[in-house]
Amino acid sequence: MTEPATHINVDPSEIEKFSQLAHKWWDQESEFKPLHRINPLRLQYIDDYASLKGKNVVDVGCGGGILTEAITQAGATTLGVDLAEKSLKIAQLHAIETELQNVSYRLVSVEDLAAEQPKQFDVVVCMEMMEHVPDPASVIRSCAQLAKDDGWIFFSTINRNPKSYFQSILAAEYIMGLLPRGTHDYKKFVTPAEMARMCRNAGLEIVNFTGFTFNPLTDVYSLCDSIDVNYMAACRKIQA
Ligand SMILES: C[S@@+](CC[C@H](N)C(=O)[O-])C[C@H]1O[C@@H](n2cnc3c(N)ncnc32)[C@H](O)[C@@H]1O
Repeated sequence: MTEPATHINVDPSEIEKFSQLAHKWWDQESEFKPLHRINPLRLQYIDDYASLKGKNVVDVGCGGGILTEAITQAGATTLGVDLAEKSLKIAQLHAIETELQNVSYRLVSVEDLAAEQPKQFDVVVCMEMMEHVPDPASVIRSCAQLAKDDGWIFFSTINRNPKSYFQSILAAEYIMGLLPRGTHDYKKFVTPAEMARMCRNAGLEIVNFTGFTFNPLTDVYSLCDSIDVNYMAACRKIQA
């Protein structure tokens, strides 16, 4: 599993945070419950644009493989990459338990993978990861490099404004306890305008923004037009 890392775009405290929780990745009632709950929504979103069956996909910042497995079950061949070794071990074990073929995992940064395998993937997904790294523009550039010229690239993150501070940090971490305190750093949230600029600079155009909404009364997540808080972007390469 161990590969030499030549990159610097990583915050070791973030990796440690996720490593501490690694044994809980597949516990649907754990700190990862929100990711399990939004998983069918984001899978459908990706599949609607990119038709996953038969595609070669990389899942950047894959964690324990919640989305990686779902993408593979939809018919893709999927590589999950992360820098938290414990999470990758859990992902590999879970794939063995579920007897899932066509999925593999590697401890490698997105920057190093992009240098090694440019334009190799039909679909690149990078969900809930860029708000945990020092340089999200580098992640976006690398994801763009990994995609084939006609490929699809998907990102998700959290907007930065008073509403997102209230919902994602105060409510989720302190009032409702959906996430451990300290999961998110408000300063690292990414506005849609910032994402659009970083995508343009990486040669990507954003085809669609879609938001997530959570109703605490019904405990139901759904997709919505508002991108005030959690949102996804579907991108393509800008053709010369
Ligand atoms: C909130 S989790 C999201 C996991 C998965 N993408 C999902 O949405 O289900 C964030 C993930 O990003 C990973 N991560 C943080 N910094 C990273 C980096 N510099 N390179 C790769 N992965 C990183 C963490 O280890 C963790 O697995």
